[in-house]
Amino acid sequence: MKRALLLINIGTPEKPEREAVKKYLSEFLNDELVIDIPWLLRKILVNLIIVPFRTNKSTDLYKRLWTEDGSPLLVYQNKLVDKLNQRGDESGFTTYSAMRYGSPSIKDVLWEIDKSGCDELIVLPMYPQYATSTTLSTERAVNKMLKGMQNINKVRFVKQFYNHPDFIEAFVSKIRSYDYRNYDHILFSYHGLPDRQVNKLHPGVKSHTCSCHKEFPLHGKECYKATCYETTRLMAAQLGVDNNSYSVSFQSRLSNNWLSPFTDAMLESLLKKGKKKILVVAPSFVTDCLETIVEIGWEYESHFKSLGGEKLQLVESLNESDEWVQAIINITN
Ligand SMILES: C=CC1=C(C)c2cc3[nH]c(cc4nc(cc5[nH]c(cc1n2)c(C)c5CCC(=O)O)C(CCC(=O)O)=C4C)c(C)c3C=C
Ligand SMILES: [Fe+2]
Repeated sequence: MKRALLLINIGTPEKPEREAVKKYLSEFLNDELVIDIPWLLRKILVNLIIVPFRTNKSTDLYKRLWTEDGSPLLVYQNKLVDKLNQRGDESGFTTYSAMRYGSPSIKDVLWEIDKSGCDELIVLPMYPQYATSTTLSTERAVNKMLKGMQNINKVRFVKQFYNHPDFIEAFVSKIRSYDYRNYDHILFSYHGLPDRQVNKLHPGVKSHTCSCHKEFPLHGKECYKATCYETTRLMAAQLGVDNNSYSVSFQSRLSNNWLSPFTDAMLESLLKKGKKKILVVAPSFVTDCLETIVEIGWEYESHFKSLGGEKLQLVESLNESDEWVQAIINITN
């Protein structure tokens, strides 16, 4: 039995240049699970409005984000794969990296895994909290590409790990390294989703009126919002911080009909309450990327300071930390 572990994240442009960013955005946003509206409407909205209007702004952001080695999302994931492969004898699998959009593509990497004679595949979408636009989209893409494979005959998907003790502990250990008691407040900022996508998973229960911010609801197992709040409660309990010392918010919205409270509005409201030193944790991202480094670390930070805030510190993500390597081995075994 030869086993492979495939880590799949969202993807990033090949270069921080207009054409490459346009290609990436176009592939990403034309996914029917990402912009989940009728085909014709999606084609018009994505290709005639969102992509043409967003490409320049995104290109500027990617230019600022880019490092000598490339886009952080890809660089960190490659480092993580190297570390996991150093522990291959212990874990019992060879680890590979693919991206849902762009490269390395799921198709190319699956061919490579199949050619190596691997018969068992474990797929780890790099999203702690399940969402149709990320996890399900990844699962469908893998299943589609698996059709022509010769050797892979057993496939296992890790659906989510929002409450896995080793994931929680790996993040908590990062938070601890920031001397969190010296901040006025901890903000847990998650990637947002259209309300519509959250509501679809539990018809009859609206995300705005649900009580998942207080306790895990019965309908919650696949509810992105409920799992974000549960991840937060578990981390807060490990840190020993009380309910008044932290908040939850959602970032990266494309419209106002996305999960709220929004991170920018939350920061303003915290400032009004006299919270001038904020530690921001982003537990929907296991790898630092545009959304953590630029959006939180630079944009929210400068906005917060321009309003009179003293300090906004982003907690570095799990990236290729040893705790995360161990957590992945435990989550997937
Ligand atoms: C928790 C993970 C993520 C969810 C859920 C998610 C949903 C989602 N995202 C968009 C639109 C964009 N996301 C973009 C970047 C981006 N998104 C995630 C993760 C999740 N997205 C990551 C890790 C990244 C960073 C990639 C990188 O290169 O570093 C972008 C591109 C950047 C930009 O222009 O802002 C878009 C666009 C939608 C529409 C969506 C759910 C419907
Ligand atoms: Fe996103």
